[in-house]
Amino acid sequence: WSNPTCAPGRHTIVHLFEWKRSDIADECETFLGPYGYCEVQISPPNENRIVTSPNRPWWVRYQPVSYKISTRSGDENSFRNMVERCNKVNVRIYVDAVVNHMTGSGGSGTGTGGSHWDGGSLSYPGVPFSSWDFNSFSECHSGDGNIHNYNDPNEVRNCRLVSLVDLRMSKDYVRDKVAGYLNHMIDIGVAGFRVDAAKHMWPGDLRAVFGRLHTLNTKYFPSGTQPFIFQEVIDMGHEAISASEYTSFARVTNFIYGIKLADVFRGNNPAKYLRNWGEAWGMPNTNDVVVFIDNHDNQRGHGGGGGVLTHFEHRAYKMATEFMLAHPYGFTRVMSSYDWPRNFQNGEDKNNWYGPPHNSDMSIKGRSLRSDKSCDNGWTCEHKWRQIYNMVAFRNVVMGTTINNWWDNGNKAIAFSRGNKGFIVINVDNSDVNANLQTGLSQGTYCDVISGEYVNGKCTGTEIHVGGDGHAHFHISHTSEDPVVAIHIGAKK
Ligand SMILES: O=C(/C=C/c1ccc(O)c(O)c1)N[C@@H](Cc1ccc(O)cc1)C(=O)NCCCOc1c(-c2ccc(O)c(O)c2)oc2cc(O)cc(O)c2c1=O
Ligand SMILES: [Ca+2]
Repeated sequence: WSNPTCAPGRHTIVHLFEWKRSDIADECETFLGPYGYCEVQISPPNENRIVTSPNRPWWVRYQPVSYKISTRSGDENSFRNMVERCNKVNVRIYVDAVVNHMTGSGGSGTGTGGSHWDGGSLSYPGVPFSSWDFNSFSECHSGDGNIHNYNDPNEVRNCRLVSLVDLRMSKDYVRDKVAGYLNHMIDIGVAGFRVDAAKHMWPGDLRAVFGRLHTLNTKYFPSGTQPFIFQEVIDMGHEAISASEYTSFARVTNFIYGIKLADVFRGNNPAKYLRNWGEAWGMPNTNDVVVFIDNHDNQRGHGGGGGVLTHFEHRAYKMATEFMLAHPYGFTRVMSSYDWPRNFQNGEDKNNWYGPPHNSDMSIKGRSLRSDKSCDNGWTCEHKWRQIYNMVAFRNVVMGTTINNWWDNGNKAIAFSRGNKGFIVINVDNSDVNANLQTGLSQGTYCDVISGEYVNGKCTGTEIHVGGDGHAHFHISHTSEDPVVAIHIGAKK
């Protein structure tokens, strides 16, 4: 389950966080297909709890009420339509699967699909799950049933994460219900899953569930294709549970990645140290990880250690994303967010619960599009920033090559080529780069895909002239909004 199920020549995930299914289908056809994205990670499609205080927070999508496909993003019909239209333009769908728990233990009510639930009596008739389908004091010995000690692997798996009622995944019935939910979506045409809160489930239980999964729908995939699975394991290296417990049968999210790159691209740790970026930095094998600069949780300053770069720090964010997409390590994921009015009170953003842009009836606003194709209505759409989508194409062009011709200025300016197919120079320093560098590319005129792009045989941004000896001259001002130059053989005059 570790192999991405991308269509040929595509190598990057975009997380369209909280997007409506109808918008995703349209985005596949008008942007993601044409611009070479591999697939879309979508917000949990299953019925979730409704919380109105605070008003429809984003994290309520991570409190399942049932496995019916019915949320504010759309119902089963719009889900089916999205999967079909995206697959038709070679863009896959990965589902965010929340299967460690149901809702919080206090309270009761009706979910987004109309199912009743009661956390106190552990009653979820929409599945159905009843009290014997949940871990209790026979499995959890923490006293109050919640996780307190993250250094006790039993407690982390068998007790309640922030009071969310914990499914008894050791039980056949529960495994069948979870596998049934995932298989329903595989049969519709879904290509894989992000397993939420995987750290809170035993690897053996997860493996047992994955073993029950169908192969992918032959309407879109070669027969016998296994779903791609990556597991959310927030492992910063200090807890008892490590990502390596999960990588023998599927991929994991790499949370160290974004923290380390934030340090480099804020200028704290000199970029020259990125020369051995990858496993040498204490990270899992490149084939075992999904990598990203930020995610839906840590862009709000908590969960995976906060402190990561986000679209709010756009200059450093673009540089880190450009580096991520140019470097061979890991399977890359680009975050696509919505804006919210951050309100920091002694270090904490009091508005970090904000849900997606919404209308007065609390329905989610469409992303709509401005004349320049950028998103409106409060959607950030980082995946449509020229510097980012052009580097998604760069990654597609250079895939399969290694790093060559590494250069650095002894401090915070670096450059490297990818085989004879691409070359990038990044200036994080507080002085200009003015250098003649070996690009590893054949002679010719290349378009810098950061300052512009290659359109109708012309460069709309800077042109780079590579000589017969592979050298080219680069002048990169340290005060530029985008102090990066990237060229590749797919954007050559
Ligand atoms: O901030 C949040 C939600 C965060 C969150 C949601 C989904 C994720 O995939 C995620 O990584 C984090 N939730 C808010 C509000 C909240 C929600 C439910 C609840 O019962 C209590 C409070 C919050 O303040 N949460 C406490 C800190 C974040 O603690 C959470 C973690 C989490 C954080 C760090 C870790 O190292 C770790 O192993 C787990 O994972 C979740 C997974 C979920 O599926 C649902 C959750 O509520 C949570 C979750 O609360
Ligand atoms: Ca658990």
